[in-house]
Amino acid sequence: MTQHTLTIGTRGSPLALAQAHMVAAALEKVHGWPTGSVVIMPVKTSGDRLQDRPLAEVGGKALWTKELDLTLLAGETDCSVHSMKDVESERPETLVIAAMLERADVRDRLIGAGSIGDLPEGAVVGTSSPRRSAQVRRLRPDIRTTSIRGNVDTRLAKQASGDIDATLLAAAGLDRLGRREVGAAVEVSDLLPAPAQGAIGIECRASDAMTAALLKAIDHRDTHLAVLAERAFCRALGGTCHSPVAAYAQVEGNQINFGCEILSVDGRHRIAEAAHFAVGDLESPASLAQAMLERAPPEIRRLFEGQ
Ligand SMILES: NCc1[nH]cc(CCC(=O)O)c1CC(=O)O
Repeated sequence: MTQHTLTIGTRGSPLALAQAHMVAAALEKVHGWPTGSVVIMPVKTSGDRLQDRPLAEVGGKALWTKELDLTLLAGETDCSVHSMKDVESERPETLVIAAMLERADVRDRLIGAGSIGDLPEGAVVGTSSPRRSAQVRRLRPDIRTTSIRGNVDTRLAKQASGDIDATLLAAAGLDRLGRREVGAAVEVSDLLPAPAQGAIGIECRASDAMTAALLKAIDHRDTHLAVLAERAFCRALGGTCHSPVAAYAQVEGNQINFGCEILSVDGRHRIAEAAHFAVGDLESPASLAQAMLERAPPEIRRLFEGQ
């Protein structure tokens, strides 16, 4: 009988399963465990069950994490694998993000045209991301955006069938699903990514030092430090990541180069900043967020109030 070493909880979507397999393979490799030592347990989340309803209507918070958290806290799993982008910036104190894999391509890819500038006049872009919608409308005020949901395949099918002219998806997700040839990458100077885009995180119980130590072995330091800075920015905004917010931190030695922006829904208003912090300094991105909110027009500020 196989001696199972660790059980991973994950959402059941094809992307989530692919990510869980990446984590399992990384753990087995670094610890020299036989293949299959790490068991993957899919857990259905509220976000998956409510797939066909707009996110705003089902009340965004903890949509992707609640059931995974409960399973983990109940001891049915040892850790949960998340797309860090989908993990709320406030987490229960009983859990700890023990590791992150090396970040993949942080860019979005456009499906349906070679570039945003190439989209036909008045084109309809399907996206359920307020960030992507606002950013596209800022660059191309003639474009209309419409909400679409569903997993990556569903979204690609909606674009292919002509329901929408184009859509935007994270390069990281497409690549992990083996769709390397799909879409055209948009540079971060045009579409700054969502906080934590492209990063996979592994969370365990704060009380479980043994699992935390096992996970630590696959932690990618620079990714972890960058994502912590982006999450500190997001947390200080009080934004759920269903707000039009972008942040991208790059670690260079002991410094973080940080770019960020907040936008109005229609993209007409935008506050953007570039800053440098010491790695591990989570107060600077938080105060930057506060300063940006203070000088933001009401069209932006009200998106971050009372959340
Ligand atoms: N909200 C869905 C989601 N969460 C993480 C990814 C992609 C993978 C990543 O950013 O690490 C996606 C799909 C997308 O935005 O296209």
